[in-house]
Amino acid sequence: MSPKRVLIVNGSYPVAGLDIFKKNNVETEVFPHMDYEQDFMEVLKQNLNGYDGLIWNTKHRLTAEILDLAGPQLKAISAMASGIDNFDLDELKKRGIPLGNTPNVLNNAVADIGVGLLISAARKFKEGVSMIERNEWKFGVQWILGQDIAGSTVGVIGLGGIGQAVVRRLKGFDVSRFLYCGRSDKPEAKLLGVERVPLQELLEESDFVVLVCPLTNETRHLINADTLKMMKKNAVLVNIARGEIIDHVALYEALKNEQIFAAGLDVVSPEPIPADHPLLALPNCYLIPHLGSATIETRNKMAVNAAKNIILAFEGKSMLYPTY
Ligand SMILES: O=C(O)C(=O)CO
Repeated sequence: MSPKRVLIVNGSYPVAGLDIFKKNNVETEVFPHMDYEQDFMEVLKQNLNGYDGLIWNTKHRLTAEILDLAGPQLKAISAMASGIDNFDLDELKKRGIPLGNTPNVLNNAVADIGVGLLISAARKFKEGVSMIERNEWKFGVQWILGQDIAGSTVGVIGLGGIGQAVVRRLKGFDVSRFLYCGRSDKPEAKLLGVERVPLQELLEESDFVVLVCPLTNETRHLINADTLKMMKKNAVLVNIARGEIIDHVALYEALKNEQIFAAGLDVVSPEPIPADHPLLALPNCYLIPHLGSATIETRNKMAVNAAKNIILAFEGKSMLYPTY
């Protein structure tokens, strides 16, 4: 029997993941283009056909068209991410093609970035760095004053694995109250001391609002002009989930008018964000380029688990992390 073949979409893949395929006698091809290139999808569509498995590590949507182009022999797909908002799940279910993802192993790395952004935005790192760069270091007792984490209320929207890891970290910062909202009651909340409240209450009472929920039809633009109005004037908004959860036009207005204190964003819409985007010009918007899971160790683990998802499906078994 000829070996199964897997196309790995988007530029490169950690050796740790490639080794798993090799050990299991699966041939791999790494599609050499990066998904921010203009003609990425066009070229990909011409090179998709004939593979038994796909690692879809790109923000571009995997649609029925892609599945048609890939061909009927396609037996398994894995994301190399926790979020699967870029997949047409209904279409995959209809065709019986299993989709895996790589949750859990990235919880700590993403939560670290969340806490980093929370501190950076609350303590005005961007403004401070820019003052140094402009030779305007003019210390005074009222200069570059931020917000305290100690004694604050932190609201987490989405208390999944990453949300829980954020709370665990912030427990060391003497936060006075943790709130969460989400689709369901989380049994872990009690142990962590996090109270479930409706969204409006969370927004009205939190000094820090951390977005850690998946992007769905319900959460798209969850943070908009109306919900931003519910937030406190001193509130810091952190997004480590998906850019589309925030209406960025409304966020720009809220930050510019100091309706909220600051935002720390690891994710935006679109990605990559154009360098002349108005949000980048705001001193109270601290933005980094989707670095959530970007550590060597975490990416290795994600690559290994995505490879295991595919191999298990080839063996007719349930994936390590099936999404449906
Ligand atoms: O895994 C994901 O979905 C991420 O975006 C990690 O940052």
